[in-house]
Amino acid sequence: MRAALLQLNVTDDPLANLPVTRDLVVRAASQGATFVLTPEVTNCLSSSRAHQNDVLRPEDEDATLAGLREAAAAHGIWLLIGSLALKTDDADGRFANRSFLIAPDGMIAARYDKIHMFDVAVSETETYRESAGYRPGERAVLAQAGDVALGMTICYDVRFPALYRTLAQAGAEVLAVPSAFSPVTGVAHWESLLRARAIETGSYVLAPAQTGVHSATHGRERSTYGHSLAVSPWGEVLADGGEAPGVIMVEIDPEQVAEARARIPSLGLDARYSGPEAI
Ligand SMILES: O=C(O)CNC(=O)[C@H](CS)NC(=O)CCC(=O)C(=O)O
Repeated sequence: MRAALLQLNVTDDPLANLPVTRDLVVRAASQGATFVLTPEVTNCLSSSRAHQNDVLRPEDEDATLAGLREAAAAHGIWLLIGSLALKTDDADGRFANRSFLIAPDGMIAARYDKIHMFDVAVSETETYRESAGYRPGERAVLAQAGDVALGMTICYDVRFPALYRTLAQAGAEVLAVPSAFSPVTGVAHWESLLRARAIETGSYVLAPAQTGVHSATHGRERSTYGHSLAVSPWGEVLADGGEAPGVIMVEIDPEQVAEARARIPSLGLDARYSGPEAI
């Protein structure tokens, strides 16, 4: 299976972002990709809750979801929409950060709501409180994308290795980590975290990312790290998207998963200890 990772520089205007993203999906399909993956918040990157309230829609009215489902059907591809920011009917008005797997007929095959919220002080001047705007999911999701078993995760989830171990032990061969990583933590941690998840699970890790300075009509401008990454089950970087928006391609071979797990059988062994015993 040939997979394509889209690297995007979305704005806070969903209707302006959609045609740009759709063009890249079409480009990837025309280059032979049968599985295309987009980053976190493919529809809209915004730091203004008021603006999000104006432009975000519930799932059944979201133009990005509708437009990309059409594109998947038109080209007969599997499409992972890394995530969409969506309105929910929650009383507290929080959004969902939801990933969608779209089948080649355009139907929604799976949904995953981001579990771990990015509530972090990256530095003294840069803090995030994702849980103020988004409500966390509570379910890990394993989906079938054609011949490939896919573990669905998002961005900050990558720092919680137990989730990836659970997905791989349940059968995942490819782990998706669509992201909008901060530049500060990106340069320090991004590649190491993704390679570690691949190595310790013997899985492909596919991490399409947002990149660059995201122009915003409301609120503060945000920047993201880029470097969309595809990692083999042995931990090798197969492709790196650099800093520009675009498409990177990678070949997925389930045999490589079996081979990595045969060489290092750590995934099949669970803790043989109790404790820790506090001395
Ligand atoms: O805010 C939105 O609309 C969309 N969500 C994001 O961009 C999220 C939360 S701010 N970003 C991350 O999780 C980055 C994680 C990261 O950078 C790290 O783990 O170091």
